[in-house]
Amino acid sequence: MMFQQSSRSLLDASKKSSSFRWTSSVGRTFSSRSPQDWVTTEETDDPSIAILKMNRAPANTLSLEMCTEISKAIKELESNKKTQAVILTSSLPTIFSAGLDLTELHNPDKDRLPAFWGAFQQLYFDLYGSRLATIGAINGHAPAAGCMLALSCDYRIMSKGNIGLNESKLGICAPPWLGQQFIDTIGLRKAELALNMGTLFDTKAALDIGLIDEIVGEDDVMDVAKTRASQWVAIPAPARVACKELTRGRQLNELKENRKQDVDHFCSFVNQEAMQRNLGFYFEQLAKRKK
Ligand SMILES: CCCCCCCC/C=C\CC(=O)SCCNC(=O)CCNC(=O)[C@H](O)C(C)(C)COP(=O)(O)OP(=O)(O)OC[C@H]1O[C@@H](n2cnc3c(N)ncnc32)[C@H](O)[C@@H]1OP(=O)(O)O
Repeated sequence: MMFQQSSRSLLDASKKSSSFRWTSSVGRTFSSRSPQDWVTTEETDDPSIAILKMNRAPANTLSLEMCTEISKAIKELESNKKTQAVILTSSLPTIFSAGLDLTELHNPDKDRLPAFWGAFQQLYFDLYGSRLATIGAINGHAPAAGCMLALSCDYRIMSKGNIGLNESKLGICAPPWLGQQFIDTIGLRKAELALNMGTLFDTKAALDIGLIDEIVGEDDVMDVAKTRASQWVAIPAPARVACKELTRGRQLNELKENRKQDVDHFCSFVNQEAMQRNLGFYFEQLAKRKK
């Protein structure tokens, strides 16, 4: 039975050793030069609450290395028994995370593609199944896999930007486990409409459909996140962990048992000519939009 020890990850699917370097970074400006800088952790004045920041300019997109770095940071935080909550946020001014790095999907390297999807699955296991209380401090756009990061948190506050699963607009579809996360959060009919239309919701609409839990002012994001984290930490950890098992255990186990099939499905789906055409077209539009 998983989820038994509150000091360990709920679903420790990674057998890799963690060599993550703890970076105490209060007050520092981050560069995005190397993967080690893409994710940083900070202490707060409450030793039970940590902050995990994504610093991969320009858009915090999830490449293989970015997924791995976030996973490593979560594991590192979990390994400290004092830590009971993590606030996940972005150091970029307007983007929480723009989702999967499209350069991983478009004209992919055939050997790297399965490893990339495996790292994304692992990130889902590590965040959605974390023993920590996870507060999403969504301070900018969170489309597609950016929305997955938000959905994987226990509580979501949002200050600005749009959020949702817009994959259909790219000519692709969210994988079943991400789709299920969305359905579990906002309900089948709302999810059905939003998935088909690729809807991205502004903060008000996201709150209305239950995709986020609270709208907060831009300047208040971290204060509110810390307050909510304190409230979650005040619940006895074994109870908190058991509640997570109750609501998330089945989905986590299902993917755990089907990891290989999910990777194979993803790779054959992405490698289809039509998918590549759609992705190429979407990527071009993204670049043109700026001009
Ligand atoms: C088993 C089933 C198989 C199927 C599985 C399929 C997988 C499904 C799961 C997840 C899918 C995804 O996550 S796909 C990614 C979806 N993301 C998006 O559609 C977002 C695209 N980006 C935007 O809309 C905008 O960038 C933004 C609204 C997020 C921000 O706009 P803004 O104007 O502030 O910034 P720019 O557009 O100028 O972006 C800055 C910079 O970043 C590049 N960028 C943005 N997003 C991506 C991305 N996802 N991948 C790669 N690069 C991205 C953008 O091109 C700009 O680059 P330049 O500065 O070089 O021009």
